[in-house]
Amino acid sequence: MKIKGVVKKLLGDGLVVAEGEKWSKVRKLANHAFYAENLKDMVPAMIASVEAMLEKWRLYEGKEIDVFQEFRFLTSEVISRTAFGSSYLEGKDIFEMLTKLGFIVGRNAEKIRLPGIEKIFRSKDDIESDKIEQSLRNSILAIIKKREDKVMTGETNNFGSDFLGSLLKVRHDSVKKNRISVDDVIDECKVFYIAGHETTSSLLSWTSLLLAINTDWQEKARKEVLELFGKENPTSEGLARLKTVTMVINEALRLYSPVPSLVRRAKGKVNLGEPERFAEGVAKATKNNPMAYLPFGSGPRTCVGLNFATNEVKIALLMILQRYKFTLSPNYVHFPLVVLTVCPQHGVQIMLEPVGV
Ligand code: HEM
Repeated sequence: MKIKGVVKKLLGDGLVVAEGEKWSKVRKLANHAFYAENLKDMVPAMIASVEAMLEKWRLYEGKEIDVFQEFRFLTSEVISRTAFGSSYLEGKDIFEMLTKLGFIVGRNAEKIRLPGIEKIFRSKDDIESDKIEQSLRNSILAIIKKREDKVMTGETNNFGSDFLGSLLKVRHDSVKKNRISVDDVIDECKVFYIAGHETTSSLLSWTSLLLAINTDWQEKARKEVLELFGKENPTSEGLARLKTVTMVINEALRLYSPVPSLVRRAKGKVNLGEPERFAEGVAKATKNNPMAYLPFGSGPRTCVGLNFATNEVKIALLMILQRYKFTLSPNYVHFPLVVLTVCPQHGVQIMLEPVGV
């Protein structure tokens, strides 16, 4: 896929846009890093990140909290820990720069420019995005170098089993033709930092909004969570048994799909807000038409983070439901806005009430 301008500065030639052999090489690495056993090993890090978030929520009991900001922070922490072996704080500059680039992409999306005009006339956004791209590159290089240094100095004998580790293993492959360049590694880091948190925080925010409005579904979901886990933390196996929570997530994905660019138009009457449609799974709900419901896309380029994101969303939701009842704050202003994903422009303010009080 050919991309230009600020979008190119944001995504480079990373997995989302790569094609042919390059796509296939990185896709295999990503498939491996975000599936099966590796995914199972990420569950404790996800739980620890949600626990840290909920510890902070204690200060907001009986008060209003903007969960959109909370989930942005949470999902940044989760992708940093699981894919890059670091923390939100270490990647803070990277997230801030990616967010700024995302805004520049958003405000230039509808503008039509003459081809090559940016070589003659540099707009304020061209200049700013160049600067951000350079600083972004330096910050990601620092994270890469830190990991490489550990191997070079003998502190460890491999690059690690997370996504960054797999990229660096290929970067330093003993067979030269198998290697990828440092620019390739940087582009993939950008893609996974963005894709790993923008989408998931959007889904968590919209799901919370829907549950705050539909408190009957919130109760059903809480009942299921308490029956399965009580007040205990979830297990990887237990996540697969969440039926109601999965229905709610599927319905939130249908109503507020974080990735809005796969455009679909309803042909007939559509009933809003009915998680029951997913009671017997997605296949039944779509009458076995796999193209009728595409929140994660379809085919060989389907979202590589599907299971990762679903696990993260389930863990966060169930741990919130175990502890809190919540309703929408009167200060909430409904304004879904497409920046990179569909986000609530003015946040999602909910009122928190501890369960059992
Ligand atoms: C609720 C969360 C998410 C949603 C709704 C979502 C949605 C999507 C969609 C619609 C696509 C395009 C698929 C197609 O063209 O058929 C996609 C691709 C992709 N997603 Fe996600 N995504 C989510 C989370 C994630 C996460 C957490 C990661 C990384 C850990 C991720 C990484 C990617 C990548 C790398 C691609 C490009 C795959 C390729 O072209 O081979 N996504 N995603």
